[in-house]
Amino acid sequence: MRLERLQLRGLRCIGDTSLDVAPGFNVLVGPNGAGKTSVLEAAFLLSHGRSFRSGARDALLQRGASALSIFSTLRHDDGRLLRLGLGREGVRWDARVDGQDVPIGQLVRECAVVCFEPGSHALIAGAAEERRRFLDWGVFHVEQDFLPTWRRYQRALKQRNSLLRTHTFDDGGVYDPWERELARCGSLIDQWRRSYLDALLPYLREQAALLLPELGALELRYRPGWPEGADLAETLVAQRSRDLSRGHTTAGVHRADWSLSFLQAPQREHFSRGQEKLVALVCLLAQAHLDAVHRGEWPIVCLDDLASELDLAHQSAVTESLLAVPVQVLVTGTELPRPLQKASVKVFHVEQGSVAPLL
Ligand SMILES: Nc1ncnc2c1ncn2[C@@H]1O[C@H](COP(=O)(O)OP(=O)(O)OP(=O)(O)O)[C@@H](O)[C@H]1O
Repeated sequence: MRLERLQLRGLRCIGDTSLDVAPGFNVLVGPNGAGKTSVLEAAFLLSHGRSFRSGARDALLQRGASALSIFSTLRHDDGRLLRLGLGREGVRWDARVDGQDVPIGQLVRECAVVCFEPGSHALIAGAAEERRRFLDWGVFHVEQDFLPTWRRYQRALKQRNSLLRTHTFDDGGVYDPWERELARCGSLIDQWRRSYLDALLPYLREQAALLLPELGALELRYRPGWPEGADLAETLVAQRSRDLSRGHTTAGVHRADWSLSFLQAPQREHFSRGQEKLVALVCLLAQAHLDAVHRGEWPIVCLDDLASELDLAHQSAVTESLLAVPVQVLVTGTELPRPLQKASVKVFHVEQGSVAPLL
């Protein structure tokens, strides 16, 4: 899939601008603070309904503006064309597909963007929530039932946590319906996550061999969020009195995590900062590859500040591997990254929130 015409209004420093994005590589160059990352952020917002940058959602809205909007035409490889829109007016967010108001969940299902950016190392070094989010994005795009199941799970979790705080004794009856729901939805989510990671593993190994061959063989460890092999329903009952003293649910898919280890770097603490970034990139490129296999077309890949994140050899390895496949890539940098200087790429100059094609 690929974005064709991207129109942005009221997003950070971007007042009103549009760009015709080319099918292959697109490079956005310009000085610091020009608005390059904001263009990638717009693509990510269409595909995730949230930004990859931390901080308040209010900061997305241009200071002094009352609304922000992102529109894009999205071309699928089979020729289908969709018009996607995401807007915010006041505190309200609205999503549109082909002119129809839709839930944000429907918009983000249509458009898939995988983004490597300076904060991506949090996927390796950050909290487990980052890794669950990565995993669940992949599952969401494969399993139609993931989102409703995940919502039911969250609702049951909230109810059980609220009971744990208000009922100071173990009154089994009030917990039963919520624990049954947690166990039913949680077991499904766990199964889907396992299948997804099984499918992802060969792509992780392929990308690690390309970007981090010196670290040796890669292994993936998954922790479901309760003791491996135990039944979730039984675990919830068994842990109820402990959960009562803590005031929250300590077992379930909301506690899951996964990690990568290498023969030459068995623990995360063995990675250098640069290697942390590269391991994160391995994960994101593997996810993009798997998504391409599942969907039959590549997701859009964004690489923010590529040249300052990676050394030249790794920039070359990544760009060469992506130039070899039919993927649309959006790259940012203060200059055209060296490995792309001789490649056929479309270059945009970004300055003070305006975007103009250069070549
Ligand atoms: N809500 C806002 N309203 C107006 N301007 C904003 C808002 N939020 C951020 N900005 C400005 O918008 C710009 C954001 O730029 P962005 O991060 O997209 O730049 P960049 O070209 O990627 O920069 P760098 O090369 O430094 O990473 C900055 O100049 C920032 O000060």
